[in-house]
Amino acid sequence: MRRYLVAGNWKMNTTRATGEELAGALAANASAEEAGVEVLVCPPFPYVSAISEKVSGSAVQVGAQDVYFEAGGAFTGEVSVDMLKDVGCQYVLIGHSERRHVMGECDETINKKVKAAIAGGLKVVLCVGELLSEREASQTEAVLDRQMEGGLADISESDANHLVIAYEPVWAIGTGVVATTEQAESAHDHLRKWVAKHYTAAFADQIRILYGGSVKADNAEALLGQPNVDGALVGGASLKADAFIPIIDAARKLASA
Ligand SMILES: O=C[C@H](O)COP(=O)(O)O
Repeated sequence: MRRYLVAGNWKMNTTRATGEELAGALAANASAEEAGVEVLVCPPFPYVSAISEKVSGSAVQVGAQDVYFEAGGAFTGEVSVDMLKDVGCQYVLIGHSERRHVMGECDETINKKVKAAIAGGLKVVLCVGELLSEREASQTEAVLDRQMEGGLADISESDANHLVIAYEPVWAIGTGVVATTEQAESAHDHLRKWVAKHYTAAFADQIRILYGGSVKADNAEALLGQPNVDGALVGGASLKADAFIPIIDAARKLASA
């Protein structure tokens, strides 16, 4: 059985103090490792170190929101895989829609980042998802195929073992317009079939596929209850403990059912 992953992407939010307070509440809530659920927070770069210390000794893991593919050198503004590991990251988000559509990141760059992160020992959450215009033009599956092919080019199955996929329809991110359970399940099923076709059926059965886009306490259980939805990548609702913990609780409930 796949273990749920509930991840909070804080984006460019929190102060050091509010981030530490939030992390402290999550650490208290997830004080011990749980069989069915894994919890992850992805703070802004400047706070990663402080948040790692705050959750140390709890079951909460820490990830970064991006990484650069070079190991070091003259790359102003960028951070390397080793730097992230040095400050306590186990995971990194790569290819988030805001990186793709606001910062203009392309699949080739995303692929380099995925390779560097896995080679350096980080687990990767690769984000994919279509724009509203692409969904309306019935291109959702073609867009997902293109992003998977580009992002995972020349990545072996043993490397892909360190990978989680996050399906995040761009039109659902930060809008309050959540995908229906049918829309989410259909996209996740398509992504799992893509993995089966490009790797193996056994591997496709194991890989976790998260849903992201306006996940809240009141829709989490229905989304996470879909057969191919293995967790959530949560933005806005991950910024307050009393909004995020009920989403973790929904995963706990389903995992123990
Ligand atoms: O990474 C998280 C997603 O972009 C979802 O954000 P949201 O929960 O605020 O819609």
